[in-house]
Amino acid sequence: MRIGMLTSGGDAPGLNAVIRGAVLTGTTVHEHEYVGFRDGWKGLVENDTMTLGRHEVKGISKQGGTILGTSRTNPFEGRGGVDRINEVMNENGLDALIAIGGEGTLAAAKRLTDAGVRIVGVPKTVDNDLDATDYTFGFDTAVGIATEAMDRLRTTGDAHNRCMVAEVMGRHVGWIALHSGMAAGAHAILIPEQRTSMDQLTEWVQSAYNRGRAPLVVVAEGFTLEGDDEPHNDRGLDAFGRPRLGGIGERLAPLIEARTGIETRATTLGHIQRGGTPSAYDRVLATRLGMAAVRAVNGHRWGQMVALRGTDIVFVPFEAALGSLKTVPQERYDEAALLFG
Ligand SMILES: Nc1ncnc2c1ncn2[C@@H]1O[C@H](COP(=O)(O)OP(=O)(O)OP(=O)(O)O)[C@@H](O)[C@H]1O
Ligand SMILES: O=P(O)(O)OC[C@H]1O[C@](O)(CO)[C@@H](O)[C@@H]1O
Ligand SMILES: [Mg+2]
Repeated sequence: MRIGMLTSGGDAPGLNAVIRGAVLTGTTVHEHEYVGFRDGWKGLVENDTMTLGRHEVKGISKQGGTILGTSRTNPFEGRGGVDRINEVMNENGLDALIAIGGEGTLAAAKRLTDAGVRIVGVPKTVDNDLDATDYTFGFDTAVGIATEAMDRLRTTGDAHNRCMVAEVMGRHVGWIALHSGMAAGAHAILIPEQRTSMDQLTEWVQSAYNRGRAPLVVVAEGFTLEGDDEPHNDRGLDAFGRPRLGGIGERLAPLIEARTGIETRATTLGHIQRGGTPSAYDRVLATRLGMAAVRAVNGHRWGQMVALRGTDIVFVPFEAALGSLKTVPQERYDEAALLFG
């Protein structure tokens, strides 16, 4: 079999381990051949390919980013569409495609599969917001990076008796904030799922300060302050027309300072959370997902993606990835909030 592969949407640490896991399994166990498409759906529409053999995937598991490149190109726009994609697949003699991406990528993959293109998917999200899989690669790495950053913020905060605000990723869900905040012993964690008032935040910050601690506030970029209609954004729109989030930490810092009189500083971790070496956990998970994608191709599981359930890798339809977000349950937030302040 000849199989095309692409990575699409925002990158996540572990993408290269997925690619390596699939290519090594496919070429050494099943005599598959692989063709890489550059920059997501763009490469498929423009027939921009790269060789993807054993040599190309050598040692890449530990590399961040994706050797294939990625983009937010819509495969149905411009000169794209089902006919064009079938044409490119035929030109390259491809039997199937492995698409690695988030809900947007998988939504596009579903539309293409419904039109007869043979695709299997691998879910990707550093935010950990896909309900169809317990975890995806990248999340553990992002949490590790954010936790280390907060440990550092706490020592400088302690030195100056300041309140430190750390803003982390999480457009719709607060998993990165919850996990890194719990790991770093934050005095308040603010997530998109929970509207929180300035009164409540002030109380937590003041109470930690009164106990002689330098308060640490963790906020997800998608958090909406009580009284606001939507998450803070003053950075325009991304390529897909969505607000570019970020900046809530900078907004909260002066509000905290004004209400408490405690000198406050904000740090936005931003794309540092997505860059660099994936953790060992993410490398293993990503490798297993890549290997399972090959099993999905061999089983002609078109329109299905691989997913983690407990410790098993299972197959689920694309719809399952598109249905609902995996939000932080109320009880998980309440549990963490017991230790706030
Ligand atoms: N419902 C849809 N139907 C067809 N194409 C879609 C749909 N949703 C998204 N896409 C296309 O897929 C591309 C990738 O989606 P998106 O940018 O949301 O990345 P993603 O895979 O969801 O990853 P991320 O986690 O970074 O959002 C989009 O730029 C868009 O062109
Ligand atoms: O800057 P980019 O690449 O558009 O991605 C930013 C978005 O990607 C994510 O990291 C993952 O979806 C979100 O938390 C964030 O809003
Ligand atoms: Mg998306």
